[in-house]
Formats: sequence, C-alpha cells, structure tokens
Amino acid sequence: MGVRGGKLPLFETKVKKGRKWYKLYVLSVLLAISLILVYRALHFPTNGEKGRWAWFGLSMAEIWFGFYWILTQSTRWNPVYRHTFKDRLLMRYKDNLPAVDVFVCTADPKKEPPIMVINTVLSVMAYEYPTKKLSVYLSDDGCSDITFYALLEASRFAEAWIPFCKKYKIEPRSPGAYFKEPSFGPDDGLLDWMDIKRLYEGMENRITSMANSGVVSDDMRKLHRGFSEWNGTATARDHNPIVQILIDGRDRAREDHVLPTLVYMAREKRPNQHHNFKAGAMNSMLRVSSEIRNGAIILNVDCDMYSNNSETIKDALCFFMDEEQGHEIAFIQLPQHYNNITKNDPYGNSFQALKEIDFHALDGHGGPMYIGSGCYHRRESLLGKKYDQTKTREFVERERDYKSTSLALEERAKNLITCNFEDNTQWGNEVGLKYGCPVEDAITGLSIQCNGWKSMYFNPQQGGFLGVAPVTLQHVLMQHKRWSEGEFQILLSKYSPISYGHKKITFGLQMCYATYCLRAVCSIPTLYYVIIPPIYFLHGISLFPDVSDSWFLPFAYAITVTSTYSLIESLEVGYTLKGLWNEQRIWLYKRLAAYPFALFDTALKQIGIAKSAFVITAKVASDEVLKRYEKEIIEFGSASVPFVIIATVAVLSPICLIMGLWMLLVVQGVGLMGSMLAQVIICGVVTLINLPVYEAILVRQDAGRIPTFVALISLTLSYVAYALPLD
Ligand SMILES: O=c1ccn([C@@H]2O[C@H](COP(=O)(O)OP(=O)(O)O[C@H]3O[C@H](CO)[C@@H](O)[C@H](O)[C@H]3O)[C@@H](O)[C@H]2O)c(=O)[nH]1
Ligand SMILES: [Mn+2]
Repeated sequence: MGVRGGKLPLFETKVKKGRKWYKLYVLSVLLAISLILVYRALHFPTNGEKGRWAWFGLSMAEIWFGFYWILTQSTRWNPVYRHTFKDRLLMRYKDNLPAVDVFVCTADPKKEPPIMVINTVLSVMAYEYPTKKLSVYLSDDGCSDITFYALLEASRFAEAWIPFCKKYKIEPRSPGAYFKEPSFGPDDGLLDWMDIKRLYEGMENRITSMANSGVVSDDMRKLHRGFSEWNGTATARDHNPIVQILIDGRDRAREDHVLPTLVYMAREKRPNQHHNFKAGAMNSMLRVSSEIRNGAIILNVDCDMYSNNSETIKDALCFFMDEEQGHEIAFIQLPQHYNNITKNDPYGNSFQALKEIDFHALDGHGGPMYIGSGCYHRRESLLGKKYDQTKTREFVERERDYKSTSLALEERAKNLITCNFEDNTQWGNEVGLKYGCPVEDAITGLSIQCNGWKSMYFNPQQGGFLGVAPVTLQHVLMQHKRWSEGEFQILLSKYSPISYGHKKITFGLQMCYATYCLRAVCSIPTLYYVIIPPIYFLHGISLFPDVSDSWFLPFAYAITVTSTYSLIESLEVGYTLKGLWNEQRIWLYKRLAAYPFALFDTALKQIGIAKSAFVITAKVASDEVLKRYEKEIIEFGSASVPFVIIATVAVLSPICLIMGLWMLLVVQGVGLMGSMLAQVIICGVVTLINLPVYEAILVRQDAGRIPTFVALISLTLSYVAYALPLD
C-alpha cells in the first residue's frame, strides 16, 4: 500500500486473483461458439430440404447469443474490490468535512405510504455525521398533505430519535425497521428504548390512520402554517410550487445542532406540462438545495430505501477526499439491497450476481453505472461540469445566509421549481439529470463518465441501503420492462455508449454498457429458440446434429460448461439451488414477457407515436398477496398479454414433447431419436421450468392463479402454432 503525497490513502483497491482458469474457460467457449456457427454454415439445408428458414433463424439466434455472450464477459473480466479507512478520514479532516445534501423522492402516497417515506427520511437524518453539515430534502411528486403531515411528525420525532441513535449506536436507523427486530433494545438503555418505542408507535398510528382516512383533520392543519398550501385546489397534477423548511439548520435557538435541516418540497405541476418523472424531481432538488445549503456531496435515495448503515457518508468521503484519486471521482454507487427477499427468491429480486460480480467488474473498467438509489454524487459533476485535471478540488463551502428568514428562503426556492423555470435552459440536457429516458439514472451516470469523471462501487459488509422489492410477477415484469427499455434507448440516444462513449470511456466499460443496453434485443432470439425447435420436433424435423455426430460436441460443450460456470459462480455468491433454478425461470420470463414490450414501445417512441412513461413500482400489497409471496408462490392473477405469452410457451412445449415423442416412437422409429435429442432437451427444460405455470392453471384456486381465460387463449395459440405450415 503506497503512501501518497506523504499521506496514507483513504481507500484501497484489491484486484481479483487467479484469473488463469477463467481466461481458459472463455477461450474454450469461444472455440465452441465458433464451431457451432461453422456447423450451421456447412450444413445449411439444400434446396428442397425441410427447415431452411428455421435453420436460418437458428443460425441468426446463435450468432446473436454468441456475440452477446462475448459482451457479457466484460462484466466478469476484471472485478475490483474497495475498502475504506474512515479513521484516517476523521483524523485528517475532522472539522473540514463537506456539507452533504440528501435527496429523497416520493411520488404517490398510495403506492408509497407516508409512514414508509418518513422512515427512510429519519434513517438518513440519523447518519453518523455532523448534523450541522447534513440536510435532507423530500420531493413529493404526489403533492400530498398527508405526506407533508407525516414529515412534520417525523421532524418532531427526530428530536428524540436522533440522540437515541447516536447515544446507543443502533442500526438500522429507520425506526420502523429497528423496532421490527425482535430485541429489547440496548442493554444499558432499556427505559430509553421503551420510551422511544412508544413515541414511534404513537406516531405510526396517527400517520397510518390519517393515510387510511385520506384527509388531514382540521386540528392537525393548525399545527403548521405549511398546510395552507393545500387550502386551494392543489392536486397532484395541478398545483403551485411548495417549499417548506421544517427544520432550519441555521436556527440560532438550536445551537446544539441536534437535528439536520429538513425540507419538504413539491415542484409546480400543471396538467399540460411534462414533468419528467424522477429526473425532474431530482433537478428541482438540485436547485432548491443550492439555495438553502448547497452541499458539495449529494446522496440520492428512493423513498423506500432506508439507510441500513449509518457510516456510509464517511465511506463515500474516503473516496471523494482521497488525495491521490479523489479529485477525479464523480459518484460512489452502493448496492441496493431489499429487506423482503424470501429464501429462494422466486422473482430473482436479489440481483445477487449483479451486486457481487457485475458491478465490481464495471468498477474495474472505470466505473459502475449510477442506478438511482444509494448513490453519492459530487454536486459539480452532476451539474454537468467536465472533469478538469488542472483544477485542484477542494470542497469550498458557501457561507450560510443568516440574513434571510426561512420564509424568504422558501419564496426564493419556490421560484426555482416552477414549471417554466427550465424553459430555454440546459436543465435535463447538459445540466443535471437527463430527461426523456426511462432510466434517467443510467444515462446520467454514463454522460458523467463521458465527461471524464470516474465512478466507484462500494459494497460494504453491512449493506448501505435496504428497499422494498416488488412481490408480484406483474410488477417485476413492469420494472424490467422499464429498465430494459430505458437501457435500449440509451443505445439509440445521443449518449450511446458505443458512439458517444468512444474514447471517452474504456472499451471494457463500453462493452458493459452494451451488455445492459442490448438486453431487450435478446428477447427475439430467445422467443425463437423456445418456440421453433419444439414445433419442428413435433413435425419430426431435426434442426441440430445427431448425438453420434462430432458436431454435437460444441453444442454440448457450450451448454454444459457455461451452465456449470454459472452454477459455481451463483453458489459462491449465495444462491440456493432452488433460488438458482428460480433465477433461470425469471431470466426466461423477462425475455418472453418484459423485453419484447420494451422493444415495441421503443419502436413506437422512435416513430413518435408514444412518449416514455414511468410506472411507479408499488411498495405495498394486500395481506393475501403477501402471504403467497412469503410462501414463494408466483403471483400471476391478471389476464394480461405478458401472461398469455408465458402461458403459451409453457403450454406449447409439453404438447410438442409428448406428440413429438409419440411420432418418434410409434410412427418414425426410435432410430431417429439421436437426431432429435437436442430438441427433446429444449422441450423438456422449458416444460420443467414452467411447472409453476401448470400448477397456476390447473391446480390453484387462489386469486393469483392464471385465469382460465388466459389458459384457453394459450391453448388456441399453441394449436395455431402446430397447424401452421412449415417451410
Ligand atoms: O414521477 C416520478 C416517478 C418516480 N419518482 C420516484 O422515483 C423513485 C423510483 O421509483 P420506483 O417506482 O421505486 O422505481 P424502481 O424501479 O424501484 O427504481 C429504480 O429504477 C429507476 C429508473 O427506472 C430509478 O429512478 C430508481 O432510482 C431505481 O431505484 C421513487 O422514489 C419514486 O417516488 C418520482 O419522484 N417522480
Ligand atoms: Mn423502487
């Protein structure tokens, strides 16, 4: 470990060792892929032979899979691991730590209950960091007086909560999460614990009952002048800008600085004005915070992602303030964990491989993506400044404006979040988060990296943030549709990692971005692969080499070796065997029932028919749905097109399997089995993976089953597929 400029570094980096075997593995699979393509070219059916088009399609699919597999190796190639030294940071910068502004976004009091939102707010207010340097902003795109009321309650509860957290050094600092744990509090603070638990439960009751009733009572309205903002006709889609400083860090009466600054805001909304979703909210917070404190470091969390580790601000600063490398770092992304993952994770929500492998590899190529929640930014890079090597970077603090009253500050801030403020400015384009893309985070992070900055990935032992993962298949698919659509659009946008990123980011990072940006495209070859070979099997037409043929080897090798590799890798990062099997299923469903819609909507957007939308992921569900979720029973339920696709593929493969086998054994003769083995395996695997679908159609009676109507459509479609003439 080197001493930099006479000072010990604030963080260190370790590189994964023993990569010889991995590289050998990659080479061997590359060879197998090439042989498969050679086989396809050499054995193309001659004129008059059956299955020419199918053969052509399969060749295309295999070219794509091969190409995509090569791309994905960038997310395995060179993982790095970071470790911070917070004690050195504190010794060196004790009184010179920068101001930190935390941005929390919420948008819908129904899907994102106020009690959940304020738990997140309280957790970030309680960071182990000088409170006078900490400010928390809640942007409410739902413009809900109930959320405002909840935040007001939180501002009062914080007076007891924050000293309690700091005195007993408890984790996590979301009171809701903390009190959910079966514990009797700190050994030396049982009475304090009981007091504060009572306080919390009182507050929770008041907030949830108000949320259930849907109105803030008149008594409560008298508690704060801020409620007057809702006196008129304010609705979520149509209202004036609101800024309310609930706790003012400049407050002379609060010289003890127990509490950080706390601000509620709702940018102006008008029905005919586009508000750009979360990106618009973030940019509004960038401006309002610049008026109030202008912290040099910004932390962004979604309203369901509470801080689970009160030390991560200091971790992030170890990167930003490192004398040697800190000046070129724009953002520090932490992994997003979820507190509602079940053991075998039927929806693949844990993203374990992404968090434990991919992002470390991205870091090795110069920087992970910005993925929204759980990311620390340097304000100036988020504002669009290019990295300038010649400038020395100090976090200069702006003097606090002690002359203005809070009221005056609020009025000034409101002017920054009117609908027209951004007209004829570079906001949403060169400045702040980018507009027009369903993954505003990824595209913004990419453009920051293209401005010459680096980013880093920090994955601490105790997870930094815990959020709520979706609990129904529909919501999971919707989320993946939004992500894959957004990523695909980055590729088509001005900020494409391929063209725009050329020479601005490393080649490895370009490949990583391409891997994610091209996810949506993988849907087409996958659909092809799970539909065409089974149908051809049913008609007795072979599309793969005979088992006894040596051309069978590259197929067998590629499949078994890559599967074994990911099996080992997955077990290493903590998947259960069943969880891994579930992961394969969800892998398939994303490609069948989420990504195709991403492609379709992107096409509509390209020709100008549709605009991008942002469907907010629900963070609450009914008790019945939750019960099934706990039992890991997949929630289908609605009769939607994605489920029709899933059910059709699921119904088609066993039909093909059974009828095809019957043809083989009875009509054509067992001798042909060898030439059909590959197709038999495809049918078999697709059938096995879909066992929950058959159960959902035939056995289940609960509301999460697949509606009979959907099953009938799938049967009909399967019949059509069977009856269609083949080439
Ligand atoms: O008009 C909007 C829509 C959403 N949000 C907020 O954005 C956050 C993310 O929305 P959510 O529905 O939870 O989406 P997820 O799919 O869980 O979000 C992931 O993916 C998004 C991009 O698709 C990122 O913005 C998020 O930070 C990232 O956590 C939430 O706090 C919302 O309240 C707004 O503030 N305004
Ligand atoms: Mn979310």
